[in-house]
Amino acid sequence: MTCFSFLFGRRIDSPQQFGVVEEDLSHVHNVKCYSYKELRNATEDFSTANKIGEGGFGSVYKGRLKHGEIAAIKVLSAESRQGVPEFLAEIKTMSEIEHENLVKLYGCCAEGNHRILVYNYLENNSLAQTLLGGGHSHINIQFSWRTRTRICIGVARGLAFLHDEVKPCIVHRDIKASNILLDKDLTPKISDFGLAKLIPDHMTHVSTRVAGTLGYLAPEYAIRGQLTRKADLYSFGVLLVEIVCGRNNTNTRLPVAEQYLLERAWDLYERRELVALVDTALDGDFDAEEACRFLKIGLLCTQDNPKLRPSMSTVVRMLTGQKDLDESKIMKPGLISDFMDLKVRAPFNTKASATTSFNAFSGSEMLDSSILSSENSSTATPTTLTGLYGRSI
Ligand SMILES: Nc1ncnc2c1ncn2[C@@H]1O[C@H](COP(=O)(O)OP(=O)(O)OP(=O)(O)O)[C@@H](O)[C@H]1O
Repeated sequence: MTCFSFLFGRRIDSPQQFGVVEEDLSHVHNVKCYSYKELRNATEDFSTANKIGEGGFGSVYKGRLKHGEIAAIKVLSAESRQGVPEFLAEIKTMSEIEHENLVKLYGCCAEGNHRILVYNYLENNSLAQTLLGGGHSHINIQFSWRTRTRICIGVARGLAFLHDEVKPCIVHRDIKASNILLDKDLTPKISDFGLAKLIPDHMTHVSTRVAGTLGYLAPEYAIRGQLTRKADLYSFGVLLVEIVCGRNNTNTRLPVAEQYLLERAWDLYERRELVALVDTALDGDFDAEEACRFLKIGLLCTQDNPKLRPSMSTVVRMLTGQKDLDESKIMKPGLISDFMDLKVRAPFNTKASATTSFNAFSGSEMLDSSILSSENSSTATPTTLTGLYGRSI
């Protein structure tokens, strides 16, 4: 009996479910199983003082493991949208891959009702809390232009690895600032593989229930549920523009014309004034040609037609200057709001204001199948979406 089947054997009541889980994890050898007691000790009984974050799936604690390693311990909440399938997916995906720009999974705990993932702890938090956090983080990092380019290229390399080197390729599905963590040297690490999907080589796309975060979701994926690597390209493009500009893709406190970063970028690109979008916190201390190139690559990645978006490996070569950017290929970014004038009557979560348009949610608003089910892609029309939003309120 493997370590996993033992642990899962205790938590899964139904023999049928147990069989599935046991079979699912019988091939996973590279991750360690922790007892609940060890993780409770590591986090001083999951004390508030050790809590370092909260996501859609549960709380994250900093803890010291038995042998002294510091870990980030992610406790999935019972009502978490990350159910057993996503939990297993994350373990299986993460146990088989290793890259400098991906967070390392140490192991997991699945005792009783507990579902816990244990990761390498990253000292400098996420891009959402530091660069885009508006000074709310206790960590004060100066993101120089050089640091930003390293972060963009690091994330691009991590994604290129998932897309082009791992077989079958992995689509992350939730690339966003809060899923980019920074280590002590500010090396970026992509985290949160709970939504990752494997796409076999022979398939052009998989139709899937939509999950991800508004503002970063590719239109074809959000609307038709069609998932290809190009959905990650779109999210990466949004993130790239955010890093250069030092602001969130959506900020409803700004004047209307400036609220949506991609719209603003396109507008300035057309007027040949892209440089005006670069973060003013840099005080002009940046390479203007390079910054505009990064923004144009962001626009290239967020085009409406997924086929026109480059591959992640090409993006790495463009970011590093090994490949020229063909400006004639840049078209207006695809925005979900252009597909429909989708109005939400009230927030389905706490932050969006009433009658907010679809792309007006802040970065942390997540979509999942309970809100937007597109499994049967041909029937997922805008009307369906509006209906579902209506119902979820
Ligand atoms: N390995 C880690 N090292 C250090 N901090 C971490 C680590 N993993 C997560 N965190 C912190 O915990 C926060 C919550 O992470 P989590 O992945 O649960 O949710 P999220 O990505 O912020 O949101 P969502 O679940 O809605 O996508 C992160 O933003 C980060 O601040």
